[in-house]
Amino acid sequence: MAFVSVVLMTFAWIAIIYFICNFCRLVSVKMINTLPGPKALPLVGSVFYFLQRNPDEILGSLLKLVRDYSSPFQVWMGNKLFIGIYEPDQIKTILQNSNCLDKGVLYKFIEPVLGKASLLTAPDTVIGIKLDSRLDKMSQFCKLIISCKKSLSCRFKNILLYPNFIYNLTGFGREQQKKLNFIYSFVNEMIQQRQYALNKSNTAETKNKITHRAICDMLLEKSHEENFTQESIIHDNVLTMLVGASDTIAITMNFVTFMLANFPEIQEKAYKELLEIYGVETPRSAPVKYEDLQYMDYLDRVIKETLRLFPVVPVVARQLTEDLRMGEIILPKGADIVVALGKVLRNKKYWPNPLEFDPDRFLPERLGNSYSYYMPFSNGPRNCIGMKYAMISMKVILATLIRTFVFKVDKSIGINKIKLKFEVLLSPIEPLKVKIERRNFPS
Ligand code: HEM
Repeated sequence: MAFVSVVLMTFAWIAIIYFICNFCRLVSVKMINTLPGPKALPLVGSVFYFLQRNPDEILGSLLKLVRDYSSPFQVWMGNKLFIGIYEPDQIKTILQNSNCLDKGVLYKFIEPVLGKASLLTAPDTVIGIKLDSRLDKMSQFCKLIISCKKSLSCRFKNILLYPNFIYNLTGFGREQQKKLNFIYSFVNEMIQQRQYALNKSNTAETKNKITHRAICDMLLEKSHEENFTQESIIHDNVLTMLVGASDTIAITMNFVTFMLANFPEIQEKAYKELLEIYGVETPRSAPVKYEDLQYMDYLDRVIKETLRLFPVVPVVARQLTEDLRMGEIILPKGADIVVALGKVLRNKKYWPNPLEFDPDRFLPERLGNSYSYYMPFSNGPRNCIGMKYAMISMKVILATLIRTFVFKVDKSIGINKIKLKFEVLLSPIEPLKVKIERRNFPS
């Protein structure tokens, strides 16, 4: 009997919350009913639009919205209002506005994973720990991060799972919690080890062991200087950096190597540029020096062109903390703005022959005004904090790989044939396979 009352009470509360939220929704609808968008039914909004889709098809549905409706357009998911935009000037209005610094409900879903995989250079830079002895754990860490991200698309489709208190009660929520426990304890373990190494490095005999300062060191130092005891601040920042730095670079590297294999003449040009820098005497395994990077103009353009066609973060989001005027329209406070960065990067208005892989479009004399529409690292005060690090590390990796190996494909394919999916990050639906052969040095 008591159980039945609890269930009834729960339903009653949910109904009341829905009623209040729906009331708020109607108030905002008055402000925004001029925007185009898919048909929205009472209570559920346009949820049916996404219901039939599996995670691989979410990107397709978002692209369809972008094709069908002019920017800005509206999509109601239950009583949650999302506003999609894809015109560069509107994008900058949002991303550069100080009332749009909150990242919104989509980020809240993955916040536990992002720190309210992948490439293994990040732990060294972020925490200062080499992972040779912990590869198993690190690979499990990366797999869990990927699977937590996958669950975001499932949650986005199901409006009943939006409130955390409901989501946490479901099987998905409990499963996610288990994964998070592992992720958190792994990150904490690494931070503690770094703290231990730092403490020891103050003693004379181990002074030389710390070769460089990692981001974690700076956070730990700050925490001692300013006496903040909240370990979670360090933990969250370290986790955000690890997650931000891992898949993004790994996926982009995957696309770049495929583009090099798919366009052998471009690979050859990149190789020739490296030969001019290193000659044939320098061992291919010799570390790439920071000063060398400034001469890798062509490689820089190859990476930029790859990011234009395959922006690993094609969509970012912001929540409005105040009403915002955009031309004639007022976008209401509380709405989540979904910014389709990827759409701008393939728009023929700004990039002639957008589906052609042409690194030289980034030559200064050809670029003209287009660079102001180039935002794979986003824009404004909350753009990607790791942009420079990402470009540097990708050049270092590629400069080593291209000198040592040749990348090949059995049959080249057109860019439009590469089908993509979107699970927080953009990635290919089918694996992009390349053959790797050792390069012969010219005699
Ligand atoms: C190809 C590589 C990368 C790309 C394309 C990329 C792109 C982006 C984009 C588009 C955002 C969203 C910004 C926004 O919401 O407006 C972002 C956020 C972020 N990125 Fe990157 N990123 C890359 C690599 C990295 C690396 C290597 C790091 C760390 C060293 C990093 C750290 C971060 C962090 C911490 C944020 C969150 C910033 C915030 O919330 O204020 N990213 N990145």
